Amino acid sequence: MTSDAAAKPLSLTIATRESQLALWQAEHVQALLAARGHGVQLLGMTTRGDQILDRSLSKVGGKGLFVKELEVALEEGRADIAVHSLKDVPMELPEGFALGCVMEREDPRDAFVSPRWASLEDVPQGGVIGTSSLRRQVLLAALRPDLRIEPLRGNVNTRLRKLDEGQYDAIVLAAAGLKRLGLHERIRAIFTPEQMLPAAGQGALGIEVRAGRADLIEALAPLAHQRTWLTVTAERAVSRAMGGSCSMPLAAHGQWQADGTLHLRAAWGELQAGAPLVNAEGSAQVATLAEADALGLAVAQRLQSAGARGAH
Ligand SMILES: NCc1[nH]cc(CCC(=O)O)c1CC(=O)O
Repeated sequence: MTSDAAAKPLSLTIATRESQLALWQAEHVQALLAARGHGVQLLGMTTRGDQILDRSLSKVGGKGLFVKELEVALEEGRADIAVHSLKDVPMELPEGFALGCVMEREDPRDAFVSPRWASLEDVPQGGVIGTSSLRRQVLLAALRPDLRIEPLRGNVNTRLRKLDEGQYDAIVLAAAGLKRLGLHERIRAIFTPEQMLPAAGQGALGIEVRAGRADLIEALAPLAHQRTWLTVTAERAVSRAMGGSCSMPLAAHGQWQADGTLHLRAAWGELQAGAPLVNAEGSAQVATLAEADALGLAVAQRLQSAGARGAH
């Protein structure tokens, strides 16, 4: 902790998906590492999640579909690190892999995008909203039970194109992805966490490494953002305790309070019409990853006591 000496310059390769957002994220990490004297190349790859575009991800297994191929590249030594949207990273990494770094969070909230309407309240009765996320479906149904929710898959640009083709009145997607791609002007409204509680890890980037690579973990340390790391650890602990992945209708979102505690909220729902949302929350002084985990577990237990059912 006392040494300011920079990590020894490394020559390393980043494994990345090839969607515009994934490339933006990988290039962002590349630039930050290059500014610290490291030589950094990108290795672009296609994942199962990128190939399966016709079905909802929750129906094809969900877990880790955007991550597995990148891990194979790390395992085979073709790449050294993988940059992920943390939201897409399974709660349990496979044996031998670790999160080397969690970076400062972009906006974690969900965005309302529409060529016609300024906000969800303005959409007329029976309007069509595009999203394939089960979490967004249940939260939207709670806000506006009269609307129709239709599947919408594909990367950010594909989703915007489908909206512009007129298949939907509006779509809901992560503000972070739009902002990173310079598409903020498409955002008509941002949902507050009270309206639509974000997904665990939404807006944060995680960098995965092979667990033994102390050289990489040292090189990545300056990119880490401790508060974000603690927050997303608590959020992800809720999902883990629920047996969850991105394929569960579950939200978990932490916010730091003025008194220095972390306030964690979670919501769970069922897709059945009229089913009520289950909510739970908790606050704690959180200074270590273990304390963040404990807060997440406590909130998950409250969620289950209130009627939420996990996947196991
Ligand atoms: N599931 C796809 C995905 N993974 C991460 C993001 C957005 C960026 C982020 O959360 O960091 C998105 C798109 C979306 O949900 O709209």
